[in-house]
Amino acid sequence: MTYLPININLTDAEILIIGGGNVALHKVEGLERFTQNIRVVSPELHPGLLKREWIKWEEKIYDSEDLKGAFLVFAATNHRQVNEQVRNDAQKHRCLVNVVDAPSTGDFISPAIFSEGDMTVAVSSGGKNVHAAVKWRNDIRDLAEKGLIKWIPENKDKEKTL
Ligand SMILES: C[C@@]1(CC(=O)O)c2cc3[nH]c(cc4nc(cc5[nH]c(cc(n2)[C@H]1CCC(=O)O)[C@@](C)(CC(=O)O)[C@@H]5CCC(=O)O)C(CC(=O)O)=C4CCC(=O)O)c(CCC(=O)O)c3CC(=O)O
Ligand SMILES: NC(=O)C1=CN([C@@H]2O[C@H](COP(=O)(O)OP(=O)(O)OC[C@H]3O[C@@H](n4cnc5c(N)ncnc54)[C@H](O)[C@@H]3O)[C@@H](O)[C@H]2O)C=CC1
Repeated sequence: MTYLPININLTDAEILIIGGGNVALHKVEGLERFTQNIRVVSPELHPGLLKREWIKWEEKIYDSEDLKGAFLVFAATNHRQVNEQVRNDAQKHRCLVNVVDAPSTGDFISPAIFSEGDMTVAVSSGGKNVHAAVKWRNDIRDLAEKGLIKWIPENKDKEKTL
């Protein structure tokens, strides 16, 4: 499996998460730095999600109509068959899907991210070793925090630092 890293423009793009448990919370923690246009479809919602009042929560079980208007979809329920159904429906609706219990069956996976100002580093092992990806990200973050990676402050300095 190979994955292409790209930076996606999320203006007007809705993110949909099916399932509102631990993994959904974990996904929101990663996403909220980039967008708060997030809808969750789930009969229950983790307290950590409930306290984020900006989340659009639809208190129900999933059906394929829920995908209308979504750009990226996370199939994050604890039922394999439901996640599989979301994956199949998303392909019909032409939205990109991440399947949390079967990542290689989906369209994308989530990298380990470090951001500072305009700069973002996203590390992936291609789904092979999430712990290694997290370690690389942490090592890069440590270097930045120690000042060992120099961020480019302004355009005028670009030529010198590239
Ligand atoms: C394929 C992928 C999912 C996808 O995107 O589809 C995937 C899969 C799996 N994760 C597992 C476990 C955990 N993952 C985390 C955390 C993160 N996982 C993330 C990404 C990805 N994880 C994708 C591949 C990325 C790549 O390419 O390398 C991060 C980077 C980004 C994000 O999820 O947003 C985020 C870092 C958050 C941060 O620090 O920023 C934690 C810790 C925690 O939850 O706090 C645990 C519990 C560990 C424990 O309990 O020890 C397991 C179980 C097997 C195992 O434990 O080894 C699998 C399944 C498997 O590996 O088969
Ligand atoms: N990709 C990853 O990083 C990881 C994936 N997992 C997998 O993710 C899955 C979910 O785990 P957790 O979030 O911990 O489970 P959880 O039990 O905390 O949450 C599941 C959520 O799905 C909801 N749900 C169940 N049926 C539904 C339906 N038909 N429609 C809509 N929502 C529905 C529940 O109400 C609940 O909110 C598990 O299969 C687990 O193995 C676990 C750890 C890491």
